Amino acid sequence: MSPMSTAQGEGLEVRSLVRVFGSGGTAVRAVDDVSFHAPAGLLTGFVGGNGAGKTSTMRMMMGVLAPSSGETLFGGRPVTAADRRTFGYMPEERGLYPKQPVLDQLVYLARLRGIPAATARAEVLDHLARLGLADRAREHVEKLSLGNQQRVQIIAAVMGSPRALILDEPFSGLDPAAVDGMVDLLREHTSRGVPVLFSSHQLDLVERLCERLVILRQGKVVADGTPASLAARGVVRHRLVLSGDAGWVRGMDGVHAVDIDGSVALVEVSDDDAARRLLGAALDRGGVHEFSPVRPSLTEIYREVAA
Ligand SMILES: Nc1ncnc2c1ncn2[C@@H]1O[C@H](COP(=O)(O)OP(=O)(O)OP(=O)(O)O)[C@@H](O)[C@H]1O
Repeated sequence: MSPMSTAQGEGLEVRSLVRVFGSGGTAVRAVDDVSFHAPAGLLTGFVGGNGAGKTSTMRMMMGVLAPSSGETLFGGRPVTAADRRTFGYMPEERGLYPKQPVLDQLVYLARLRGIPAATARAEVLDHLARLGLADRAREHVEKLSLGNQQRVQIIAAVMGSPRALILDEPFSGLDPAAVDGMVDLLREHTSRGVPVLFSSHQLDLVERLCERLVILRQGKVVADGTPASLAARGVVRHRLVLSGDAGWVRGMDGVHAVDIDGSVALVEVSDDDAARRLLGAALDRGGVHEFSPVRPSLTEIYREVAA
């Protein structure tokens, strides 16, 4: 069954969100009419270059930054302070106390969320064990490596069955094993219907993990959809593998040779007709080992839309 059909939760949505910093001639529209969904039960990646407006958008969704206009909805209704208290949030500025033991700090944060002391302690210990930090529970946060501090931070966000997760760069600085552990944890939350929105600069990771992604550029959404639907928007290229040299492909009408390496050509064709003529010419010249469309990678699409 797809995550959509098992999800019982409620989705997040932002509508026409705007945030202007400063005023007059120096005003910056950091978030400029941003609208998108982070559906219940799905991982949504929030991608964009430095200064694109991701952090500001997430802060407005969490109510820690006031919007100039626009709104955030949860389950189709304007989000309330009470809703937000049930959300897990990993802010850009992190915010752990460096000189407090890990266990005490996480239990304290869980108690602030209304989780009873005994339950909080058991849940924290369970999460610490799962993320390989069981033996670090009594250490001060500042004694941990940055990657381990990041793990503690994610535990702080996911404790107490949050109804939505908004995570600013949760994977930055993590090694691949830590990323996998974190992803497993997030998947447990999506599978009980929670919308998870996370920002990232790591496109390979976003492509691998996300059911949806939203690409922001200079405060505006420039692409929004499933990785496959975004890939379909990109220019489709064809890979042609011949038995002999592929240099002649350069002279074909309606064919742009992106790269030719010996018998392998990567081409863009203007239309189906040009593709048929190319394949016909290739067959006339001898063996064709491969002629297949090449889906652009998310990195290529990202370069196209966010450049
Ligand atoms: N408090 C603030 N006062 C003035 N300008 C701000 C403030 N916060 C953010 N900005 C500006 O708003 C724009 C968007 O910043 P934001 O941090 O939201 O982007 P981001 O996509 O999260 O970037 P990064 O990936 O670098 O963290 C930037 O130009 C930034 O300088």
